[in-house]
Amino acid sequence: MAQRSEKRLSDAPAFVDLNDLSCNRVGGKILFATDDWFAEAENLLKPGPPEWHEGVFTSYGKWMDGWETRRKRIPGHDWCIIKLGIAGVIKGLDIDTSYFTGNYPPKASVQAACLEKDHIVFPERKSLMGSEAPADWIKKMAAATELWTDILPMTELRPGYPSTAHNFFCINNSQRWTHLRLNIYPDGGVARLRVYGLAVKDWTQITYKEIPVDLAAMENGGSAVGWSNMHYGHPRNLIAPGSAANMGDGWETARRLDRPSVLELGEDECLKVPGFEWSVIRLGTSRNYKKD
Ligand SMILES: NC(=O)NC(NC(N)=O)C(=O)[O-]
Repeated sequence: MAQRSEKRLSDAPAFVDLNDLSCNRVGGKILFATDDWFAEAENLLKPGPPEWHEGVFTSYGKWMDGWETRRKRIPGHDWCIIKLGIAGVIKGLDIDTSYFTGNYPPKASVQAACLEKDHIVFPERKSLMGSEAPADWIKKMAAATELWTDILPMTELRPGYPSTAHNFFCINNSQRWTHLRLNIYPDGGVARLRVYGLAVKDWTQITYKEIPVDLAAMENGGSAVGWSNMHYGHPRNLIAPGSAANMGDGWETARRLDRPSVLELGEDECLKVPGFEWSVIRLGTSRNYKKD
């Protein structure tokens, strides 16, 4: 969930402060992609902002930080299947086309499903630049996923210039989802897919063994709802699953500009420094779980 160089856009919708349910940091995975010619679909789920490396080419073409398929010469369009790292309700999407200017897909749509374990058998994922999925698997996977619910109907995208790269879409749907299908029409490149929402947990199913349970955890429905400052890192990083890889995965404020030029001790032997930083985390439930 590192955000170090990702500047907050002044016109970003409020939902960007929710949790990204598809990011690889929280366990999001690509299960299938029709084509990974120029760049593999896994890049869609990277936590950091997309990068541009001037003059860097692979054996297939320009190196790109995103998912980029080849110029299509067969019927159909490209799509990929994502397993959310955290199952939940989706409030908004960002289809970020950063740096894809002459090669962004003109249109995209997103479908969603709530799958039980082993509901669909996905082929083993190879994630290989310069590859495409075998035609028989594209057919099988298309049949298994084409009727998933449209949460974003086919919609125009804008190119990956700084002022147009973030394609934000508000999602008005209160269902819990586990999987998404991102369709791009007909082909092209997307830098990141951000899936903003909240985990939905069935608190009536908590077993005695699971207590104590972390009520603030992102995977249990926790979210960051307020903060004094998040210059280097968003406070939602505090409630992300697992351990932080480094300080970029944490909540970090800017140093206060109103701190004294020379620090002094007060009479109480405490340093005389103004103020403090704070963040507010909403818990996933207000229920009380105790081991008696
Ligand atoms: N310069 C390009 O980006 N060309 C092609 N894409 C890559 N990645 O090379 C393309 O047009 O699809």
